[in-house]
Amino acid sequence: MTEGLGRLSFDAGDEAASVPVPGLRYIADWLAPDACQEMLARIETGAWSTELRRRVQHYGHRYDYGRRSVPAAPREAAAVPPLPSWALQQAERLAREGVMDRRADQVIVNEYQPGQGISAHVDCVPCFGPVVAAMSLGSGCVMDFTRPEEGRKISVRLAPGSLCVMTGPARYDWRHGIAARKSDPEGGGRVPRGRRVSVTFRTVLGPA
Ligand SMILES: O=C(O)CCC(=O)C(=O)O
Ligand SMILES: [Fe+2]
Repeated sequence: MTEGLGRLSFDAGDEAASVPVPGLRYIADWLAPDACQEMLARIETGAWSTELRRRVQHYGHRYDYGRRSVPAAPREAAAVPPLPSWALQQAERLAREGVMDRRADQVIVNEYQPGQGISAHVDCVPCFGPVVAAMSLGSGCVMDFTRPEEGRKISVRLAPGSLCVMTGPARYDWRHGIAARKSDPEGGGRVPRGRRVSVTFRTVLGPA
């Protein structure tokens, strides 16, 4: 398994390629290409929500983007399907291989068409546990880790089939986001983006 701490692409002003984001773990070949294809096919059979500009699927618990919370109300909880078998298998593997501290019980699938992104954020601290793991399917992209208070930015290329694990400072102190653009800088040139689907695994904290 190939691991690195963030192989990086840069704009002017970004940090050197060898600078890792503390607490970030990158596993390049978590999923083989055929496993990516199979997971994408299974995701296609799920119901997409269009509440955001990008399409999403929520499993296990709904995350309320407006309130930044995981609603505990049983009626709202019931509106969210449980983890499908493909997600449960991955949640089990993540725990078994020691990537996550326990089996994830909340999964969000995000779809990004070229030009779509996600603004810089820290995943809800009171809602979710200490490890957030994200698989990339379809196209790759560049994720930016930023610490605006220190003027720092580290850009990490996420390849299809890879797993990006945020713990410690990468989870709590750095923001992560994906610029809304149609191509990413790479080695002096640009790499066009295709449709990317990410699957993020979390553990829900508290009474939810
Ligand atoms: O698309 C990704 O890899 C990350 C998505 C994300 O940051 C989130 O859902 O909180
Ligand atoms: Fe996030």
